Amino acid sequence: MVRNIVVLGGSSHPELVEQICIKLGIPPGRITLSKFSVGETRVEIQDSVRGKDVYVIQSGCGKVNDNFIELLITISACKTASAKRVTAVLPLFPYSRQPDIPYNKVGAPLAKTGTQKDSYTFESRPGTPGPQPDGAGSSGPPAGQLENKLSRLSLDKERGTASTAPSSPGLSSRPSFLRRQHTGNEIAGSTKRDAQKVVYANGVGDWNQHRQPGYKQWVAQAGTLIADLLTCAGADHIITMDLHDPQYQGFFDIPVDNLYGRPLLQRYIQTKIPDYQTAVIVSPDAGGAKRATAIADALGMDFALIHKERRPTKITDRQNATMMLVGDISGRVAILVDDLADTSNTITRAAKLLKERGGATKVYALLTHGIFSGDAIARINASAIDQVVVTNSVPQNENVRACPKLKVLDVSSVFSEAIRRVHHGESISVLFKFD
Ligand SMILES: O=P(O)(O)OC[C@H]1O[C@@H](O)[C@H](O)[C@@H]1O
Repeated sequence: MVRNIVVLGGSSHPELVEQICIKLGIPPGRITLSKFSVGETRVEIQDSVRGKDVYVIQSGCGKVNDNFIELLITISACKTASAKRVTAVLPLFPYSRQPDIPYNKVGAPLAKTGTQKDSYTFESRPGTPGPQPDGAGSSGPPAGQLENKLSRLSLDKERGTASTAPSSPGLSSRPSFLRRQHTGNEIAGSTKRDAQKVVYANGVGDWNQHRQPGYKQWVAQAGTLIADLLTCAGADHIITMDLHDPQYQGFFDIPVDNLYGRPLLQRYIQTKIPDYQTAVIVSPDAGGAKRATAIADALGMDFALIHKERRPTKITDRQNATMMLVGDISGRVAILVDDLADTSNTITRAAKLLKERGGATKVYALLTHGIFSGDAIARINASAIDQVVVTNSVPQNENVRACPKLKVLDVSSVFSEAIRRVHHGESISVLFKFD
């Protein structure tokens, strides 16, 4: 049993909090998480945290923004209640795919609406549906409605037809030649400029025709903002796992322990994939090559890479960019390795290529974070992938029920051991040794 420690769980992943606490031999701290009718978050900590070492566990999944605010409020509540130290434990770190350089479309699954859930086939190349009003990652008015209203208001005003409604400062302060006309496909809050037309003073044009190269004034710099919010709330330390971009740690001026899911994935390969030495580790894109080669090298396995033939500049390009296989996997088992699957577009397209063009006999996909937003599970079920292996850095119970191909590895031991070691001031480098 670990003493003088309090572990508090947010709303995102109660099962993981429970498992971590069982391994630490302590009950979870008592906390009431609720919402005011307007939607604001209310947090009440019922156990004393005065002088205690507090760990707040919240994964970047589900209603990501709500959960993040809940985490900030909980951290702040602990600090004002005189906690000695507060560590934010984020098994999946939210926003880590939005680096601090102005975000340029690649890397985030921008949502679309109107796709049919069950209409996928092996051949299909489906788009990504919008989040559901009651589902994960969504709340508020239906996608696009608010922006459409604001946009109409702005256009009415420009035409001199706006009446009593107050104007939006955000829209009216923009130069009129940059005001947007929405096509009805947009999702509020996304950066889907490619699909948008821009209303210019003299008519409607394409954004890409007129924008200056490298000029992305509408794109938030989310990287440092998220780091600053955590430290401003009072976090003294961060524990997370497999950051999409390990350099993200540089946005913090507090310690960040970026644990690895790799030992779990490696052990799965060694123990569950028959004759694994004859299989080939495959990275589904160049960005993940380092992660995948590290596993291939450690296990003495061959490596192949899927290369996107041209660098996509639009979201449609990203989903349709020609994929090219570099390496020989003919007649062999292929093991795709990536940090995460969100829409699962990447892994399902890669699996199709590996079987159809590469001649792979079987395709596994091993990922640390199985986010599986929208219709990702339906897509996997209809795909050429034989087995998907993820950790429970985000909840997987529902996904397991819906996807017979899905296997889940438990990360609670890794996080409980990290918490125990940080609490006792011990080195956690042992958790990074796995060769
Ligand atoms: O294709 P989906 O599953 O939406 O996105 C996952 C991919 O997007 C990248 O950021 C990840 O590293 C992964 O390669």
